[in-house]
Amino acid sequence: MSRSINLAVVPGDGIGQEVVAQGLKVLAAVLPQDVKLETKEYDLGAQRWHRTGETLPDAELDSLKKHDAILLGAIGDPSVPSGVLERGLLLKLRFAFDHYVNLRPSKLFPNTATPLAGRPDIDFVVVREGTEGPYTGNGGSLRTGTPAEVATEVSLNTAYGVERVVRDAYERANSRPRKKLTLVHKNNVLVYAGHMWKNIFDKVGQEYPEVTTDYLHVDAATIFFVTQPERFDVIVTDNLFGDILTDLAAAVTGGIGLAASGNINPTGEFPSMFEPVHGSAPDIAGTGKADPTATILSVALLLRHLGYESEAVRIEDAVAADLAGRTPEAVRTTDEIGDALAVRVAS
Ligand SMILES: NC(=O)c1ccc[n+]([C@@H]2O[C@H](COP(=O)([O-])OP(=O)(O)OC[C@H]3O[C@@H](n4cnc5c(N)ncnc54)[C@H](O)[C@@H]3O)[C@@H](O)[C@H]2O)c1
Ligand SMILES: CC(C)[C@H](C(=O)O)[C@@H](O)C(=O)O
Ligand SMILES: [Mg+2]
Repeated sequence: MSRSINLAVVPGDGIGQEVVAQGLKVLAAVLPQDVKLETKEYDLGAQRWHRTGETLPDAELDSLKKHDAILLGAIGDPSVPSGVLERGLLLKLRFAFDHYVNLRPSKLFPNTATPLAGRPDIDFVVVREGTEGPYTGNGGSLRTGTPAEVATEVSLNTAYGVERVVRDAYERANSRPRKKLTLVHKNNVLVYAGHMWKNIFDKVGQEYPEVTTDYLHVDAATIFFVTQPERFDVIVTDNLFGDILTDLAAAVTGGIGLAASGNINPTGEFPSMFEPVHGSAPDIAGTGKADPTATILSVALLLRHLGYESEAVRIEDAVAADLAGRTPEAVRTTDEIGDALAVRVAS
């Protein structure tokens, strides 16, 4: 039977362009000969906006919908007002394709530098809600720019939206050896949304008697990310807490250049989208300093999602071997890391 992957590629801005090229290189190298890889690149991001004023026109959204998956680099550029591309392109994609599970695994590979003392054993997954919370654009400002300005940014939480992501997190916890799920929220202050999350978490938990559960307020969770990260297995949390916690998780597991993510539409109605956790890094764009590993690990998540488990594992093993051989003195460029990983997955 012939197999194929019809992939949409959105390199986007800054280092997004540089790291996506390496992700595609490794993807081409890891796929067996009988898998036909078709890619279509979408010109979306800052350059397009400057040229046409468009962020994500409907025609492009319709076209993107037809792919098996999307590989995205990064969106956002200092030349564009903050939020225009992040909301008008990146979040628009996540919302339009109902990416309600924003999956962000964190693992401390052997030999990887961590600022934490004692090299704790870190291997957890954050299941970040992806379509609700303060990200929905439910806000506004009055008397903008005046001393009397009032601004709101309301966090939107629906029982439907919370239950489906919590259930996904229980399923993931149940399939992992430790079977532990931690809810992170702030229900000592956010008593409406926070209690709804906790009630749903407890209710769904009754269906998963083998999963051990735990609850942490988000401020305390940041302590344990640093002092006891080994206590975590699967974490479920809202959109904004998950955004912040996963940059912290990246920082303690070797840096943002290693952190992968998948924006998953579990029903399969829409294509899922895979991207590094990091942004367009304008401070290093064009210098060859960007680590493409996060994007390459995102390609592994993409392959796993499409059913190519052994190829995903080959990429993860190649990354582990590459990281094991890294030394602070032997600095490599974005291209060189991509080349090395492409060679490893092919052999
Ligand atoms: N998913 C996305 O597309 C995404 C994610 C985060 C930020 N952004 C956008 O990116 C722009 C820059 O945001 P920021 O500076 O807050 O975050 P950033 O993640 O782009 O950069 C933060 C720091 O991490 C470093 N860094 C990031 N990726 C790296 C890599 N692969 N290798 C080595 N170092 C790396 C950068 O050099 C910078 O010092 C903004 O417009 C922001 O909105 C987009
Ligand atoms: C750029 C921004 C919209 C985005 C987010 O907050 O989700 C980013 O920080 C991320 O983590 O993917
Ligand atoms: Mg973020």
